[in-house]
Amino acid sequence: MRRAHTVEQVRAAEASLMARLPEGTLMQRAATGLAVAISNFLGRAYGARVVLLIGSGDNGGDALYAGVRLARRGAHVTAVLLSEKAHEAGLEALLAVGGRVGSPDDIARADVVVDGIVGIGGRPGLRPDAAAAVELAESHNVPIVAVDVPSGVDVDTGETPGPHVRADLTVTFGTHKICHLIDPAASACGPVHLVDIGLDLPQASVESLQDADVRALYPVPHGESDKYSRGVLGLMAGSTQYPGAAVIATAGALGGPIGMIRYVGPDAVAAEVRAAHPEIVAVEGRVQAWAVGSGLGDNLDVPQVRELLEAEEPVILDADGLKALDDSGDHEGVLATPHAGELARLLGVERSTVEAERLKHARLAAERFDATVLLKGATTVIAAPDGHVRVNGNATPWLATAGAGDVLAGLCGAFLAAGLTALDAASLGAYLHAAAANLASDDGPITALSVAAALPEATRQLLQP
Ligand SMILES: NC(=O)C1=CN([C@@H]2O[C@H](COP(=O)(O)OP(=O)(O)OC[C@H]3O[C@@H](n4cnc5c(N)ncnc54)[C@H](O)[C@@H]3O)[C@@H](O)[C@H]2O)[C@@H](O)CC1
Ligand SMILES: [K+]
Repeated sequence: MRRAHTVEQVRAAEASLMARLPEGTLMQRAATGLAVAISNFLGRAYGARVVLLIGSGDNGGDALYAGVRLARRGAHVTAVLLSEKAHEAGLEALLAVGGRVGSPDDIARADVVVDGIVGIGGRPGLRPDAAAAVELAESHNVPIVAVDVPSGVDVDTGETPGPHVRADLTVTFGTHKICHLIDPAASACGPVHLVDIGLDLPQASVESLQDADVRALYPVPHGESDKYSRGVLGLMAGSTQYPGAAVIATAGALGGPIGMIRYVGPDAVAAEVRAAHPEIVAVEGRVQAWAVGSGLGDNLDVPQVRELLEAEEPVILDADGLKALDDSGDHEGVLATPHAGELARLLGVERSTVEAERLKHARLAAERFDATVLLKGATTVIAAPDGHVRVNGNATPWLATAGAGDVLAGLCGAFLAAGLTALDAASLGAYLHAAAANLASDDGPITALSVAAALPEATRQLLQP
């Protein structure tokens, strides 16, 4: 599991560790890891022109001490001071090994710019001279390595209300921060490299599944499994307006871990579903979970859906099904999967507000509707009513295609029917959906059905690495 902690949690862990170590130890650990990451990024240190953008705090200190190490290995290191004060000892040490203080003019000729403007002590946004220095690097295509976080982003929320650094690599210390996992800030980090500095951390505020977590959570069938014990999903989807959505959601569910799907809907649509997927049963019977909403259109029967929400079996609500969600009941087993526009409608805010503050609104909705909420997007944010958050950011942008949400709904429904909690079903669903999309796409266009078709192979690759 990749874990991200809040600034407050990091500060507390740092304070307790620092109390037990000689002064400056943590900064030296951070600087050593940073210097190694920068020389790996450049492929060398000797002869490289390194420009450090230095703010007033310890983030600048990390950059200065990394500069010391790079200068000792033959790099030409220049510090550009963006504040009246800089980490004094760090700057002295840099000058002592032949580094120099320069001006923004040095940026254009640099091989790399190191962003030590602000770290976890920074407020969002950049001051004008810092913003100008960053723009200079961007306009000359000089790559930027961010120290801890890309300066200017909101570290605890992933929001980017003002100018900020867009890094080619972010080197962070101790643990991931929330901005590394949540968009729009996550997209400004580039790959994130974690340097262990020995922090002892509490439970994470935001997590992100890795391959090993998927393997541990996946309900793999065993010798005694039969099609019923593996889970039966009821699918209430599609309409004469949108019959395709039912076909696609079914394809998504069939790529999941369950044994059987019962389709409920208009006869004409059921016939299309069966024509595409002869495995599907269109007779009513017991199910372990419901997937409701994909392409329901005018067929949405709100009282009927609310009855399902009241019942014991977990329900995933997608697309039109979301219109049946109300904030009056206990929806512990309910998983809602809106995109930003749908979540905006549910909460009565603008879509752009949800997009700018994704974590906040996913959490808000989980609390208000007492349900697990999966907010779709380039990074998917999944918030449970108890405050747990999981994030998935491994999807190709090619996945933004019609019907992809129907595949996800079917797949998450299958995990619910297999007995996973709403949070696990959503995070596993999002992870495998993205993995299948990456496999099907291979950096080219994909259709929703090709994503569903790639689910078995993506699952196989993950389960048998
Ligand atoms: N505390 C520790 O034990 C460690 C901290 N480390 C580094 O220290 C960083 C935190 O250092 P600090 O607490 O000194 O804080 P920062 O270096 O993040 O920020 C320093 C100061 O910048 C000013 N500032 C805030 N927002 C600004 C903005 N938008 N533009 C310009 N100036 C702004 C404020 O006066 C703030 O106190 C971490 O991100 C990490 O890089 C590492 O050395 C590892 C150990
Ligand atoms: K930084």
